[in-house]
Amino acid sequence: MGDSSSTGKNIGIWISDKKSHKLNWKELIKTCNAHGYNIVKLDLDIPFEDQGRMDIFLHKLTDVIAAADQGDVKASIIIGRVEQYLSNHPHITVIDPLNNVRLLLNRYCYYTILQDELSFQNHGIFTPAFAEFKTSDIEQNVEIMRSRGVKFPVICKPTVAHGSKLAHEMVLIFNERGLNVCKAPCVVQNFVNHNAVLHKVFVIGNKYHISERPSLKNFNASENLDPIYYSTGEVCKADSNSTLSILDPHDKSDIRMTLDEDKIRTIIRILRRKIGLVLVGFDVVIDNVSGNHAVIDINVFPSYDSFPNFFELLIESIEDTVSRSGNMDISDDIVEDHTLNGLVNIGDSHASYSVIGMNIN
Ligand SMILES: Nc1ncnc2c1ncn2[C@@H]1O[C@H](COP(=O)(O)OP(=O)(O)OP(=O)(O)O)[C@@H](O)[C@H]1O
Ligand SMILES: O=P(O)(O)O[C@H]1[C@H](O)[C@H](O)[C@H](OP(=O)(O)O)[C@@H](OP(=O)(O)O)[C@@H]1O
Ligand SMILES: [Mg+2]
Repeated sequence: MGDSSSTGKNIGIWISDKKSHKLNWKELIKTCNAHGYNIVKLDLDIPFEDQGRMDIFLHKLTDVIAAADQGDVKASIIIGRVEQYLSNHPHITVIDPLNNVRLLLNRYCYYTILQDELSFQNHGIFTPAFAEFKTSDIEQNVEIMRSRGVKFPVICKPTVAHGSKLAHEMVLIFNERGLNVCKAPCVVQNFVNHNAVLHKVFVIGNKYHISERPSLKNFNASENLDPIYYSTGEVCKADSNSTLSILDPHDKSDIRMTLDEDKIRTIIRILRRKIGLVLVGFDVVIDNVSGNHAVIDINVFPSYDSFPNFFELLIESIEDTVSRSGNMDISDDIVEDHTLNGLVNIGDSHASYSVIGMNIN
């Protein structure tokens, strides 16, 4: 590892090839060097001990952890080695700790965390009712849905939330007849009509940024409709142009619903306390009847698509995390002590994609 000028600190990074190809490494290295940090791209096949000293470990190991948890031997060995290395080097600041990341690898697990947050109700926030199918026994699954208050239409999502393309293959199901397409283990979740607008909230430490994305049009339960398959990437990326996002004519007169940023800040505070990740994103849709905000997904180290000044803020959050280490619990105190500061309205040149940047401090 080379020396860096002022802090002399090394940031070891491991992310997947997929993520690496999207990352502007030149910009990242330039920003890190400007702040006195040296970047080291880590190789998981070589012991970390042989790759030089590390002060900060920045990673997105979701795919490898998920594979390890599903019994992949090579992945288990890699994760075992990483965990051993980190336990042998407790001075290293890890962004983010593997056990916190694990909370988001399983949809049933993180939806349960959200559902158990009773204070959401008082703030007009909810996570739609959901249930897990562990088998393909339809009668049993109908009963599981009934007991958990899950009603058609539902979205069927793989229980494993990260780790492969399959994790993003969804099915919209309108009736009991459609349940035969569910591939266990999966969760089914009430579909919330939201006029095809998705709000993606990207969080770095105490900063966040919201961008609008296209989403699914409104649907109702129906005995006649067959399941609709889609992958998240086809429908909900910034440049997606799916017919599933085109509202029906009778929906078009609906008033556009506005995002309530107080609700977003409430969600961020709760996620900090319960999940405790520095690099996290979550997705919100607004119920077009009640105006309540539904949290429908949480992602580890997301794309940060269109996040202004991302690399500078990343360094800032790394420094913030380092200075807190020793007191790494993301406790209520830390969260509640942050009073909400004024906002920076970054504005937007696109008509349909508003971009807002804000601070929570
Ligand atoms: N409960 C819901 N009600 C309405 N629409 C939903 C619901 N859950 C998911 N969707 C739609 O399906 C899309 C994919 O769902 P979800 O975000 O859970 O999948 P994902 O593959 O984990 O997404 P990401 O790529 O953001 O991680 C959402 O962006 C939204 O358009
Ligand atoms: O633009 P977003 O944040 O929607 O896209 C994310 C997506 O939500 C998932 O977090 C992907 O992670 P994996 O499921 O682990 O593949 C991200 O992929 P990545 O290659 O950036 O890690 C998408 O960017
Ligand atoms: Mg997701």
